[in-house]
Amino acid sequence: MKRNTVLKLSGVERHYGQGETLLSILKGADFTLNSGEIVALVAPSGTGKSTLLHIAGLLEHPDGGEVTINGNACDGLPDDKRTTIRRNEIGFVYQFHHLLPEFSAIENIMMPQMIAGLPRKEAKERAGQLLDYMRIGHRGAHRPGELSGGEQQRVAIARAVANAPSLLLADEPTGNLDPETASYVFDALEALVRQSGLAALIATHNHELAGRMDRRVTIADGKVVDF
Ligand SMILES: Nc1ncnc2c1ncn2[C@@H]1O[C@H](COP(=O)(O)OP(=O)(O)OP(=O)(O)O)[C@@H](O)[C@H]1O
Repeated sequence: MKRNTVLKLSGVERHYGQGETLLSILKGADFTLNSGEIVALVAPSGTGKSTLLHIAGLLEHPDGGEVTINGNACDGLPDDKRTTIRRNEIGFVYQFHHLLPEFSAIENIMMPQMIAGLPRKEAKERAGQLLDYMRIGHRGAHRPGELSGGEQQRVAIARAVANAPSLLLADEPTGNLDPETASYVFDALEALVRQSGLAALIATHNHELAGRMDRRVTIADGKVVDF
């Protein structure tokens, strides 16, 4: 499979507060992620993993440097263009699934597709395929509250990739699960990434899962480094 650069961070800076409360979290961070690559972001609490993911996912602006997604330099773009790139190119998975509780699993996966303008029938077909792929095809009619934690996370992963993004950003996607379920959910995530050629950056405290990814990076002194 031909690999291309999906995400590029160049000299990214992020500071919070000022004066005595100034906190420099990212100090010229560089990072490149290619299609088909799964990278673990493993770093101690408070070093800036979520900050980095928010900046990479265009949810926050950096204070300096540049975020490039599929060749588009994003920081000078107006908000509506950033929203379009975020909606079309990026899928997010969080530690807590954030599924809509009043909708069924399949409806949760259909939602982003319908927001993007796909007809209901097609959205439902794709959502069904994704549920099958995540091995929970038989639970599509159930609401999140009726599913186990691992099943909820698999629905959240299916929802994140529903619009066929090129970049998947995950913040502790298995952090809320026991080790066995975490491993099972990661299997499903990995299969999906491998099959679709997505680029994935996954923040995790789980060293066993990190060991299964293609590459491991950490944040040290405000920079992204391999380890
Ligand atoms: N809006 C904010 N104002 C001030 N400080 C902030 C703000 N957001 C984050 N921080 C601080 O920046 C640092 C990095 O936060 P971040 O959430 O990115 O860390 P993390 O590595 O994801 O941590 P964890 O593993 O605990 O989730 C923390 O010390 C946090 O308190």
